[in-house]
Amino acid sequence: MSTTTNGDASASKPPTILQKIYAQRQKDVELAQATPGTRPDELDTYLAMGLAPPLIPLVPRLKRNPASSTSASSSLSLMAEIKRASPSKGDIALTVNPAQQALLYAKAGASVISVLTEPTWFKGTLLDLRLARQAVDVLPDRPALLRKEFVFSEYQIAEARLHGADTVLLIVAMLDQPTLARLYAYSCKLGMEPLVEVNNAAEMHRALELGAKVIGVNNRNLHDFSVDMGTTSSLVDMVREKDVVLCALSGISGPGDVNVYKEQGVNAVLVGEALMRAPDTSAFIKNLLAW
Ligand SMILES: O=P(O)(O)OC[C@@H](O)[C@@H](O)c1c[nH]c2ccccc12
Repeated sequence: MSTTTNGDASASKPPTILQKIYAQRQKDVELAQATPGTRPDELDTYLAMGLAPPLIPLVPRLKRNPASSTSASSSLSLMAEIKRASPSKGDIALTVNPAQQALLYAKAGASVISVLTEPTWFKGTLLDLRLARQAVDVLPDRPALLRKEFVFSEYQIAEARLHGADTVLLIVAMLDQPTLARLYAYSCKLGMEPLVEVNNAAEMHRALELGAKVIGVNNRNLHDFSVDMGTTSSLVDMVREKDVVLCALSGISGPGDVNVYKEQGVNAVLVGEALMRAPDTSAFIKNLLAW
């Protein structure tokens, strides 16, 4: 499996959190692949049998939100995240039920529900993803489901699809360009346009070179956890006039943050912690997006 300039731990420096998670995830995936029942060829067979649940295309769903039908001006869409814990914040909301939370997000108008499936630092599982999907499946215009994960192999993308994801996250900082291109193509082949995550201009170039249609700028640097809300703003000009849905990720806690991005032409915001902690989820969402 390929590592990258950024993802490669050099001998002298201690590994960054991204490198630690990547290393652990490689072991986890190796174990799953060696386990009868979840071997790669078995997942391929399930996919070939058409057993993955039907999916919806990400881009049109992301462009649709409770304000998009009425307002002439551009409106922001919400990607709402299910996140029990995180390496930077520790435990966030251990008792929130993913299926109930997904329903609340969907009914409040989220276009995408992002589910963390990383078990060690984020305390998420593939079952969270599957049950979140099942909870919203009956709704007339359900949100798309995003597998929020540290993806480095086709296997994880196949798993995502079989567990009901409509899209997966690809983190540019974690992957060299050939691997990124290969995983991007595989995800598209399964019908899932990925959310491609960048954190600076060089990574944005790589995402654009790939032809990514949905790009998320993470305001949080995954190597050192520093959060700079201006990160998204600084990259907006690189996608202006382009056929790209631009999303701001991380650190968004109130309508002030959202309004700045709206004025700058950002198309969507991804919110985790603030939503998981909100005492009244739907009231919080209405206030956040001014819906
Ligand atoms: O909880 P926040 O600050 O609203 O952030 C959500 C989301 O952006 C964050 O969870 C995230 C962005 N990119 C990631 C990559 C892996 C894991 C997590 C993430």
